Amino acid sequence: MFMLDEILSHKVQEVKEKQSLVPLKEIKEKIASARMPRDFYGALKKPGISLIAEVKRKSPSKGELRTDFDALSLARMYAKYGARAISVLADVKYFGGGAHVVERIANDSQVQVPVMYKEFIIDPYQIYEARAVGADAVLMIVRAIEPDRLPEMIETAHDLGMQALVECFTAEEAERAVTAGARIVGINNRDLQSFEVDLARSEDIRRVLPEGVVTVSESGLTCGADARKAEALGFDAMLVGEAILKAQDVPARVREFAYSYMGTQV
Ligand SMILES: O=P(O)(O)OC[C@@H](O)[C@@H](O)c1c[nH]c2ccccc12
Repeated sequence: MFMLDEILSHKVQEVKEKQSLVPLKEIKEKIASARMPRDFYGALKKPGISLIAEVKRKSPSKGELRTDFDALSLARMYAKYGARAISVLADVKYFGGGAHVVERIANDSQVQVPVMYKEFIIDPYQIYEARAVGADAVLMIVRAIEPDRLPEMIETAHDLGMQALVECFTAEEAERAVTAGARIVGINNRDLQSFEVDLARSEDIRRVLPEGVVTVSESGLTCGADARKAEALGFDAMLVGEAILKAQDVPARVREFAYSYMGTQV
């Protein structure tokens, strides 16, 4: 938990600074000219498990993920080889991303799939920021958000025409997410304390979710076999970063995940 705590206390400062530099009113003006949101929910709901491929330069646990990192060319490859959505890290300090990186990818003519703004969201201000740069969805980590603010945060995303991928670590959090109005729930397979990955644990959590909620298996999936396992467990989608980012042959690795649906082309 230590890392998440550190990131969150940094975010409190960061959001305060941003709010004093760029008032919400200005962000809202920018939203008026942002491109129309794309259907993230629909993209994940398609038959077979959907791949959300992640653009992430580094992570606190793994450091830099590839020497020739180029966010835009990776996103283009993801879209071209079958990812149904793209997750882009907006966090600068810990993951080497940025709102401008999301903006470039979300507005690139070669990337026609929905784009998720991956940030540690603690305040509605960040949700407006996401839409202003053209994002179609935002990540919300249940644990990072004050419990009584979660419904309002999810509603803010929906009101802006975006979807929220609401991330949980326990069954209790998953239930809380659904009660708060989540339509898409992500279960993080990586234990935040031990960094261990356990797909079976995520299946236990998935079981508490009602029909109609889109479920996403997040983190630690290494290959097509893991994708099929997640699919067999009933997940609608999976979120994959490292396994793709570390691959020498990115298109082949993307295909391996994206084409896992009974071996057919997506
Ligand atoms: O790189 P991986 O193990 O395939 O995981 C991707 C994604 O699930 C992970 O980056 C992630 C899941 N939830 C997060 C919250 C913040 C930052 C990162 C994450």
